[in-house]
Amino acid sequence: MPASSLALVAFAVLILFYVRSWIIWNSRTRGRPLPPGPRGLPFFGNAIGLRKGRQWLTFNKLREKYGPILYFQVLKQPIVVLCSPEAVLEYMDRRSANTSDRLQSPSILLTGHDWTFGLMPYGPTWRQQRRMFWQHFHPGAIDKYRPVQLASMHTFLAKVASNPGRLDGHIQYTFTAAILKMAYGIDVKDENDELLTYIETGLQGSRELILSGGFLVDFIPILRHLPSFLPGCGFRKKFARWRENNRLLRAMPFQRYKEAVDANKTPECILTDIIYRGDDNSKESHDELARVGNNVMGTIYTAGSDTTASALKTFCLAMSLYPEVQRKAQAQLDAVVGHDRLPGFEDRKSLTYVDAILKESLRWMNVTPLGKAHSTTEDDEFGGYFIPAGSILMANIWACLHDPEIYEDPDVFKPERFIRDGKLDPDVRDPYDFAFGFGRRICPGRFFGDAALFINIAAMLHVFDISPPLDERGEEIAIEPIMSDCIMSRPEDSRCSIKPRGLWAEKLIYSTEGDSLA
Ligand code: HEM
Repeated sequence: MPASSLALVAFAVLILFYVRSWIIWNSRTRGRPLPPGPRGLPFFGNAIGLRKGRQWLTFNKLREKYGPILYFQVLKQPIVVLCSPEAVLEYMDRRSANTSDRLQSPSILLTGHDWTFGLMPYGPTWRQQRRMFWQHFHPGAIDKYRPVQLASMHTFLAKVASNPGRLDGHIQYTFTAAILKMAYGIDVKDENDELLTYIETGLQGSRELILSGGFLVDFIPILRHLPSFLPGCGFRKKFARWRENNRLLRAMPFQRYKEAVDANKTPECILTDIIYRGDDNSKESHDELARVGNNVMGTIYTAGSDTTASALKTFCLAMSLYPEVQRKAQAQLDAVVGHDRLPGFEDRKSLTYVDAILKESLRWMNVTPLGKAHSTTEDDEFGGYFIPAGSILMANIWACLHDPEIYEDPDVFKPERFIRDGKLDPDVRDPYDFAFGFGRRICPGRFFGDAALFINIAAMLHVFDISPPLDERGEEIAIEPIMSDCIMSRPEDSRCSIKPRGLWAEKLIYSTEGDSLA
């Protein structure tokens, strides 16, 4: 066939292809427009503009121009960003039957992160593991962890008092040690216990994966089949390392648990409940429950550790910047708890101001400014716009928690906004409506996380004075409260000075060390 005829055939095929796509697209949209948003480049879409820093601020600005439902496209991937409390709650909470999926990116699969239900697509496996998790973390179940949480808090106070400069490390250590005790019945020996290293190394890969916001291979999946020496394929070595560390994060605690079981010292813990307290006592059933249960336990670190740590750092930063808030909370603690004991969970109902500080910490610099992305299962309509199936859905949680219509002076740390007549004001929108996500994917660890934060915040306020950090000349270093530019955010700089409030406080801190986890 002559070249001109070949070109003609190719052109005709292209036209046919285009017409077919157009017909399919029209039958899907039925004339409904996509939501508005900035125009992208041909083929690449919004790939370049979307990678600009602190996207929650950019989206909030774009909302002024385009409204609360924004649309972007990166290559062929549609992305919808919801920017108002009404839009977020209406679509992601009330219509969660279609908005609870999560996109399985190639990077999640290649790094072996598909075992955790936090990243799984909506479906039966996710449902099974989430139900298993919930049985042990619903509001009626978490009180049994109070002794571990109190012991963990005591250890934390002693570690902070001995070495206040290592606050981040202390937070991480105490949280991980508490989870190992609850989940596997393991008592870690001390900070040098190799289990802590395996978990921390495993978490580092997960962190980088989550914080990266996506790799080139997520948008060009064919790269996964090319050798790692080619440009754009260097990710493969890194992925292999993360995959192995991720496996050890679950395998090593399980191995220690198994050693205890084999030595007829089966510990009282969540994993034992999962494996041995069911009706089916066959070996196959135990093996399968151990596999699934171990994945669920691993999810506690990956989903719960950095989130709780970030909220606690925000609290410390706020206290160093707002001394009058701290003094007010300490006055309440002195009146309710006194100087002879540490605060307990039973004090919470009388510690309204401490509770308000916790709410304000989760609002002021919220941990996940854009939540954790969901995706739609089927084509849908929202706000008069067409939302394609498989769209990535992002909630601008930061914008909801900084909406000046709801929270006056949103950038100021002001716990008083939640209080009326000495009680928590039910008319003020609770930051918990946003901070823990939405619909069927809402954080199932929120009651446990809330209890952990409450007890540590109350105890820190009770025994410590938290103030700005000092330089080598003893002068205060001015810290600007800035959120780090990540999907999982934390204060960029949360350095502070932490000192016991007096001899009575020191006595409390160290006299309780005997109850500690390590
Ligand atoms: C300050 C503490 C915490 C914050 C701010 C927080 C926030 C969140 C958010 C925003 C999500 C995503 C929800 C969504 O997709 O809409 C989430 C999911 C999740 N969180 Fe938390 N979280 C915290 C603590 C915890 C703790 C302590 C645990 C474990 C005990 C935990 C376990 C999980 C799990 C398993 C998921 C995945 C749920 C799913 O995909 O079905 N979180 N969390």
